[in-house]
Amino acid sequence: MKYVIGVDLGTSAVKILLVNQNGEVCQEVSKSYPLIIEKSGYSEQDPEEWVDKTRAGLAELINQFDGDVNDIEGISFSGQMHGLVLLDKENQVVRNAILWNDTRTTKQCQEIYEAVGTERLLEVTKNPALEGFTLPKILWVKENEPENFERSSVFLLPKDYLRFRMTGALHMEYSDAAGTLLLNVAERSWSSEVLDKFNLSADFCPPLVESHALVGTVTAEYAQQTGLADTTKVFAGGADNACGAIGSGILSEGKTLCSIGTSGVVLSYEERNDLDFEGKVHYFNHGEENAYYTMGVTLAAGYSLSWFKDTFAKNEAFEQFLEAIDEVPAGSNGLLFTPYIVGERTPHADSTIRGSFIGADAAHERKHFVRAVLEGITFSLNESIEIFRNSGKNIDSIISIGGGAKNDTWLQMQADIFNAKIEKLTSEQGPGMGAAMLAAYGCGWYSSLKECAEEFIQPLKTYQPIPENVEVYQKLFKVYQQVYTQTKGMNEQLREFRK
Ligand SMILES: Nc1ncnc2c1ncn2[C@@H]1O[C@H](COP(=O)(O)OP(=O)(O)O)[C@@H](O)[C@H]1O
Ligand SMILES: O=C(CO)[C@@H](O)[C@H](O)COP(=O)(O)O
Repeated sequence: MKYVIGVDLGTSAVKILLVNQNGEVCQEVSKSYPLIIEKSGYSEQDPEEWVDKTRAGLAELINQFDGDVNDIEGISFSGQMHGLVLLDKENQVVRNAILWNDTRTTKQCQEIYEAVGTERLLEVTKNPALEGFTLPKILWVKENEPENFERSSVFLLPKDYLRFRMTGALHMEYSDAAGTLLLNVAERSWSSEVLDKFNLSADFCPPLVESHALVGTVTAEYAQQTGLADTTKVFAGGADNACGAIGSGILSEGKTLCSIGTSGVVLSYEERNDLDFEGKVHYFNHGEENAYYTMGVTLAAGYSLSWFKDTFAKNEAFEQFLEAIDEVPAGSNGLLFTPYIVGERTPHADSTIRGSFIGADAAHERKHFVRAVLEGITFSLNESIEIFRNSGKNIDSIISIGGGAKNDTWLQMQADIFNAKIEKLTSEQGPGMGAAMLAAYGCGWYSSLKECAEEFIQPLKTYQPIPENVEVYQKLFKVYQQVYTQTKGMNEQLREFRK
């Protein structure tokens, strides 16, 4: 039996899957790491921590593997998007990585609009300038840490750095490059027009490859540290949302994905690269050749839940923390939460807005607050579904993945709030499975990712919307939608008090 490994470098943890030729997950290892939050709006991680945890995870996986390591033919990656990793001339990391959920760059986004032009930026990159994307972070370092910028000779994205440490070779692939604001998305090349506007040289950007491209083998040193064979082929991989889509079989028009990790995403496959969504949703290259996807993003989806748990019940496991939510009816007895704890992206690109509980009542208990948090996250994702439905898409069935898909009640809640059938797969680890599929396809096991998906992806359970709950949530969603506009001004006034 042959195997491949998929490594998903998430925001909360690295998750490693060993998958056999039948698409069965044979082993799974996860190692978590923290966010470094120096002040409100900042979010960083130490790239060395990603490297250490991945190496330790792979060593653990290989140690438990009772087959022949030479049968592990390939490895590939899925990674949290947009995070800026700067390397100096010797390929040493210059500073901590600035992550996708860091919103310190509102000023730099404005500068991008002024230099490139709002319309032109949309034409070239297909996306607006959002704080989370990579170019604003590069400009922030240039303006605020000129000595670090001077020392930087190339930038990478998180999983590209991880792969570099495994192979010694620098690359980026299209699905992640699309989230930098430096890629001409339709032409699939670095945009010299955008680079020139900010005096960035072409060699500041690494060479571009396809997601399934073979970019090297595991170095002898890395093989020795992990137990992998040094013949193991390394394939480029993809952005976590592109990989989540591959790992859920979102490989043709009409398919929709909901992913609840640290962020939350509603994603739709696109064959074409010339549609106009007016920047309301992100529009990126897929990990499949010449394909695309659109998506709406909730900045703090799983993060709102883990923030709430860590703040009020740090020592409880998620299962225990969520135990009582079934005792609370749909609508949490009138308690409403907005998950804007680090700002928001879709539909309100706003780094200043913050979360609220509205309607707290003396009769509410902890379980009502927990359920309200889940409902608020899901309402936020429903705003993205609404954008897609308003653009003419028919969404009656959604595949749900990510940490959020571990909980049955939350999956039923998704069916009720989205008013669509929800499908759970045998593994909720969509991005890791997508990375493994890129390795399987790269190894030549299949002639296409679609063919691989037919073998690898199995549905496990379906959740149908419950009409009484749909009715409650449709009413409540209208109230939810008012909270943003009604709290925007107050949050602007509160900003000076945030540390
Ligand atoms: N048992 C669970 N039930 C519901 N949600 C969970 C559970 N375990 C973890 N989560 C949520 O999943 C999130 C992590 O999901 P994951 O897909 O691993 O994220 P990432 O890829 O960003 O690291 C956490 O923030 C948490 O809110
Ligand atoms: O910023 C985005 C997408 O634009 C996020 O979706 C990140 O890619 C992080 O993903 P998770 O860690 O939540 O999977």
